[in-house]
Amino acid sequence: MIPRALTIAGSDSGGGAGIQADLKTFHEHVVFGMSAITALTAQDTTGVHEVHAVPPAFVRAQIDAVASDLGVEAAKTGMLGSAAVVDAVADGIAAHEIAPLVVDPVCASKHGDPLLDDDAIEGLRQRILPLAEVVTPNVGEVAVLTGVEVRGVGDLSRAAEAVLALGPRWALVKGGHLPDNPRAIDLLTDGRTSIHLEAERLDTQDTHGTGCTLAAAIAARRARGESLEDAVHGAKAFVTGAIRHGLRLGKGIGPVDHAWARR
Ligand SMILES: Nc1ncnc2c1ncn2[C@@H]1O[C@H](COP(=O)(O)OP(=O)(O)OP(=O)(O)O)[C@@H](O)[C@H]1O
Ligand SMILES: Cc1ncc(CO)c(N)n1
Repeated sequence: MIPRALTIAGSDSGGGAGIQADLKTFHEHVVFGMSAITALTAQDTTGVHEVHAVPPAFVRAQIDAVASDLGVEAAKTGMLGSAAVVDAVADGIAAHEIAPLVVDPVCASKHGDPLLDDDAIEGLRQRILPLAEVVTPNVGEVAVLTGVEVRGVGDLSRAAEAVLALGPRWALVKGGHLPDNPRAIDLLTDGRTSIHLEAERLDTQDTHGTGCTLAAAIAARRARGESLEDAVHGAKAFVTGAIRHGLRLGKGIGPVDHAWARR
């Protein structure tokens, strides 16, 4: 039977991030993709123009439908938006024992437009992170979740430890935004094993949706039965290739090419 993965995230009308990036990434991994949409954004490469909330009970109804009928072998969360949606998602994941779960703790877009209410951060910390097999914060999200400021690669392990203290099995802290480093370095750790993932830092502004793509690729590979470490290595290679083959679309921060490997 084809592996099946679920994304619980927001819709990006621009197609580069959110649900759209996740489903494209699942498809590229030959995984059957399903979705529970948490919010609708009117968004493009220049920013998030409007957000339309989805009722929390309807978010839960989407999770209930796919989990009880089609079955979920791995899932990821992205934009959750509000405290009430955080609760609905946590309840749905727990009720269906959905695992393994990849949590991308989305707080804002690459332009800095908010995608999570301030009063939802505590719920993300207390209810979602403990359910995660791996949580994938960038340095801004680490600061929001833990208060740890990452200024250089040397701070990544302290940041990852602070993330692990919130309950996920693994932390993958993304150093892609760190200035003054010629490499895009991320740190994966479960507190015992620490793995630095390195790739060339590509000189492009077109990185819209890279975090979504990385987390979705991890979930797809877990659905296919890869170990967490193999899934993270493979996902890093997938997102690096997608950034390298950026599509140069739109006037702002453009999308990556999810189909790069077969173009
Ligand atoms: N310019 C770049 N060149 C190579 N790799 C990059 C670059 N920018 C980011 N990455 C890598 O892309 C992956 C996603 O990280 P990033 O920090 O962009 O996520 P993010 O900020 O959560 O993205 P978004 O919220 O826009 O989806 C990481 O593995 C990171 O190292
Ligand atoms: C819907 C959505 N989810 C996540 C991100 C983060 O890239 C975004 N820009 N939009």
